[in-house]
Amino acid sequence: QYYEVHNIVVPHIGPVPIAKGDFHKLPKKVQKFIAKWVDICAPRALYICDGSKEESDEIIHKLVERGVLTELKKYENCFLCRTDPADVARVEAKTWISTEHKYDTVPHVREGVKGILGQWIAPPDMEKEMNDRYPGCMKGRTMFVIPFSMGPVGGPISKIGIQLTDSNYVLLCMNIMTRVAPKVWETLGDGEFVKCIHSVGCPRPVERKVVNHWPCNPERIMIAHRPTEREIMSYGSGYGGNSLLGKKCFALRIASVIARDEGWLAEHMLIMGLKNDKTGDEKFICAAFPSACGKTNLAMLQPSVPGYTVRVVGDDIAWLKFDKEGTLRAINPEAGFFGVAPGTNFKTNPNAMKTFQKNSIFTNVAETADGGFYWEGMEDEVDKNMMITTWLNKKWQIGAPGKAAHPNSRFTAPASQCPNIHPDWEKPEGVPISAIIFGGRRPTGVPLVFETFSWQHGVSVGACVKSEATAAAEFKGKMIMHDPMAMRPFMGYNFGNYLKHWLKLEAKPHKVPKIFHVNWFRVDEEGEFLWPGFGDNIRVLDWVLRRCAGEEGIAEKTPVGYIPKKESFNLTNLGDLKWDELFSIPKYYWLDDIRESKRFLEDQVGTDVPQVIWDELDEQEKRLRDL
Ligand SMILES: C=CCn1c(=O)c2[nH]c(Cc3ccc(NC(C)=O)cc3)nc2n(CCCC)c1=O
Ligand SMILES: [Mn+2]
Repeated sequence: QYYEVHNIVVPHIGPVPIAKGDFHKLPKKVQKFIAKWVDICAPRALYICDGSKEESDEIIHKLVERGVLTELKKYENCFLCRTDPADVARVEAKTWISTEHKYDTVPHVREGVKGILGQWIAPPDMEKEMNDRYPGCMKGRTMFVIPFSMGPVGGPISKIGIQLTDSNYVLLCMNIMTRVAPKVWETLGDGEFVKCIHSVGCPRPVERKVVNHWPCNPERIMIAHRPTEREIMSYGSGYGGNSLLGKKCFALRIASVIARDEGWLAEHMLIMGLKNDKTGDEKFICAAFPSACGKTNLAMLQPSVPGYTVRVVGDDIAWLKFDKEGTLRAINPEAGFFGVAPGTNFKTNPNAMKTFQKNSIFTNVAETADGGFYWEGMEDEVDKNMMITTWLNKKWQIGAPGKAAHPNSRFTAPASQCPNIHPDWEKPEGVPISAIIFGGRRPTGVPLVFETFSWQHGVSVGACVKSEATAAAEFKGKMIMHDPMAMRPFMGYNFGNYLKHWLKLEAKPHKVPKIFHVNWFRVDEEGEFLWPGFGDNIRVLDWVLRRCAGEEGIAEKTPVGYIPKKESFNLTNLGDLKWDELFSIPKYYWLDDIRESKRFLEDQVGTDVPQVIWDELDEQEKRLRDL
C-alpha cells in the first residue's frame, strides 16, 4: 500500500530485514511510526536498540574496525572520534521551527531587524524541504531505532522519545546521554512519544566524498522542529548538538513548548546541591549561563574553602516543576555530560577530569602518542615533549602554532561516573530549588553578585542577560551579546510568551525561589580579573544560600539589587581583593545598559514583551537616576 506522507506518495517497500529486536512486539503506534519512516528513508535494515553494554561494545568494535573510532589505550573503554571538519558544531542558521502561525514561534521582530530568537518556517515550506531530503536518504544504511527516556524511566516529570537514525555514533552517544532501555517500551505502552528522525543525509552509494569516515551533508543541513506534533527532523549533520536529538532539540526546544502547555519549565540550567557541613542542611540551586561562562565547572565545583559539600545533579538542562506543596523541584533530564573539552583540566574542573577516565567518547580532541586525549588547557598535565596528533590528524607538540583540539571539541561521559554526582541525581520527582542564578561574562560594570528584588524583577534581569563572546567571523575580538535566560539558541516558542509563562508561574500556591545574578569575569583597568573564580565561587553561593535562609544584616540595597555587605562575606585567605571595584554600580554604565536592553527587547520581541517587563526596566532606570 502507499503512504500519504507530507503530501508525497512513497512506495511501500515492504518489510526490511530486522537486524536486531522484535518489531512486532513494539507498541502499535511505534510500529506505524517506524514503518512510515522506513518507507520514506528506505534503509537496508532495521536495528531496534536496547541500550545494553553488549550493544555499545558491538557497535564500538565495528567502528574501531572501520576506523571511525580510535581506542584511547591510556584509559578504559575510551574512544576518540574525528568528524568531517565541515561538521563540528550546531548550525543555528539551519535550525527551524514550524508552526501553523508564525508568531507562535517567533516574536514580532522590528521591520528590517534580523531576528535572533529562533527561525520560523511555514508548514508547506517545511514539507517541501523534507520531501527534498528524506525520501531514500538512508539507502544502503541501517536505521537504528532508539527508545529513550529524558529523565529516569517512568518518572513523573520524565518524557519518552524515539529516535530513528542512520548514525551508529549517535546511538553510542545517546546510550550515554539518555536512558535507552527496553523498559522504555513498557513505560510508553500506547502513550505519546516525541518523534525524532535523524539522518546524516548520505544514501549509498555516496555522492559526496566521506572525510574521516564521518558521513554528513553540510550543504543540506536542516534541523527542523514541529512542536505541535512533538516532532524533530534533523538532516545532514552527525554533530552532537544537531544529532543527539534528546538534548537541545527535545529537552529544550520541544520540551519548552510542552512545559508551556503543562505548566512547568524546560531551561538551559545546571542543577547543584550545597550541603552545609555544620548544620547538615542542604539546598539546591539552578543556574543559567551563556557559553564560555564555565557552567560545567560551576556545576561540578570543588570548593576552595571548607564549609560545604557540593554535588552535581546536572550541568546543562533542568526541567523544573512545582509540586503540590508549591515547592519548585528540578530534574536533570539527561544521563550524561556532553561538555566542552578545551579549558577542562585538574585545576578548573577535577571532577570532570575524573568522570571521563573510562567509558567515554571524545569528539575532535587531540590524541597523545601514549593513547590519551589532549586539548588546550592541558599544557601542565602532559609531558612537554609528548608527540600529539591534532583533531585534524596532524603531528603537533605543545608550544607549536595552531590548536591541538577543536574549540568546540567534546567529551561524552556517563553522569554516574562523576565523583561528586549527587546521590539523589536520579530522584524521579527531582530536588527542591532554593535559588535561580542567571549570569554572564561581563568584563565591566556588573558586580560579582546581586539578589533581585522580586520574581518579576528577576525575570526581567534574566531577559536581559548579556555575555562577552567571540563575535561571529566578520568582527575581530569580543562583543557583548544578548542571550536572554541563556536560552537564545534553544527557544521553542515566542520569547515574549515564554516570559509571560515565567511570570504566570508566580501565582499561588507556588513558592517561587529567589533570583540572583552573578558575574565571575569583571576586570580592572589593566584587564586583570578582580575575582579569583573557580573554587572561590563557593563564597558567593554561601552568601546566596544565607540570603535564601533569610539571614538578616548581610545585604545592602543598590539600584540593581541587594549586594553582600563586605563584613558578611567569607573572605578568608583571599588576600587583596578590590571589593569596592568588584561591587561598584557605575550609574551611567547601568543607565546605558538599561537603555540598550530596552532597545534589544523593542527590536527582537516588540509587542510580545509583557508590560510587567517594561515596568521593571522603567523602575530600574528610575532607581539608577536617583543614585
Ligand atoms: C566554577 C568556575 C567558573 N569559572 C570561573 O569562575 C572563572 N573565572 C575566570 C577568570 C579567571 C581566570 C584565571 C584566574 N586566575 C589565574 C591564577 O589565572 C582567575 C579568574 N575564568 C573562569 N572560568 C573559566 C571560563 C571559561 C569556560 C570558570 O569556569
Ligand atoms: Mn548547553
